[in-house]
Amino acid sequence: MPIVEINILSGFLGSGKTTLLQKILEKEQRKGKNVAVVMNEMGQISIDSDSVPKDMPLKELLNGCVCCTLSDKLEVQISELLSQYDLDVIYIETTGVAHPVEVLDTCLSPLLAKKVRIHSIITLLDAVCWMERKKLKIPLQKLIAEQVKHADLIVLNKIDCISKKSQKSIEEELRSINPTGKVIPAEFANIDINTVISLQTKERGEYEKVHAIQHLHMKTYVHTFLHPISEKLFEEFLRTMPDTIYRIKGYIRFIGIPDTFLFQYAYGMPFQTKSGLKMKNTLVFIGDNLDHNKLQKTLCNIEKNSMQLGH
Ligand SMILES: Nc1nc2c(ncn2[C@@H]2O[C@H](COP(=O)(O)OP(=O)(O)OP(=O)(O)O)[C@@H](O)[C@H]2O)c(=O)[nH]1
Repeated sequence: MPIVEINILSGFLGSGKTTLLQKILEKEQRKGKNVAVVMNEMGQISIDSDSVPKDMPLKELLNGCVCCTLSDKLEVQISELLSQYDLDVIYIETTGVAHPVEVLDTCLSPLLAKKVRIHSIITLLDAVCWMERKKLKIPLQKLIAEQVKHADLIVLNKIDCISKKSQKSIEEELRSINPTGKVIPAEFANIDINTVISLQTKERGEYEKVHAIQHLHMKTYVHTFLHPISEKLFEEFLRTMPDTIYRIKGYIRFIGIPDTFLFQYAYGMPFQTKSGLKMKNTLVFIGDNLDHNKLQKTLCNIEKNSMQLGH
């Protein structure tokens, strides 16, 4: 059986992994490669799976992080992909709080080791998050540094949000943490995809198998609105978001607007785009110490007040 390449997409919550994955998948399909994707998401529902072409084999690992609880399942899913499809390459998009080496460990399990080759670990780094990382809890700061340290390629993303001067100094910092990794600055993960495909496979020794950080145990909360809500009340709500909510994503509908929007929020920055899909009005929140009851109450109130406000 031919050896199947595995690429691991790592990077903290909202750093641009799915944005890059979409571009890579397009390119790989154009080249006629047989590609499969494994997506690991923190929430009980998957928002990002729509980014994968419908005809591409996709496995989802929901409601947990590979490095904490889902390692065995990842192994099984890769095995299934290998036995069910004739593949050239598998892309694994990890959750933002996964340690890339722990994902690598799983892929190098005795069951898989002879069938796959780890081609690359690609880490997406949100430039703003990096500059403001001291605001995060210490384990998260360490995790982001680990994601940088173990990467073959670091995509320094979101450089549209920082100055040229900051970009230069971040690039220097990254090189000091990971002297052998390639650093590419990018906006919306726009990089030459050939850089990814042509990365040289590193020999990965036992010494890299470390359990470097304590598990982070991020919490998630999933909320479904039954009706469209007021855009104004929703914007007001976003302005009250605590620093400990790192990521929100999902689908949302507003009163008076027929479209469904794909909604994204990372580090205080909301972003929404029209989605052609008719999805449930569901949002996934990811953060530290999420107060489920408070969030639920606030969001239910927004829905109730939206109906009274009517816009
Ligand atoms: N301003 C700006 N926004 C970006 C850039 N790249 C991605 N984004 C936006 O950042 C948000 C998160 O991007 P994703 O690609 O979903 O990030 P992710 O790492 O897959 O997110 P998780 O899977 O939740 O960890 C989206 O709203 C993107 O459109 C960039 O270079 N600049």
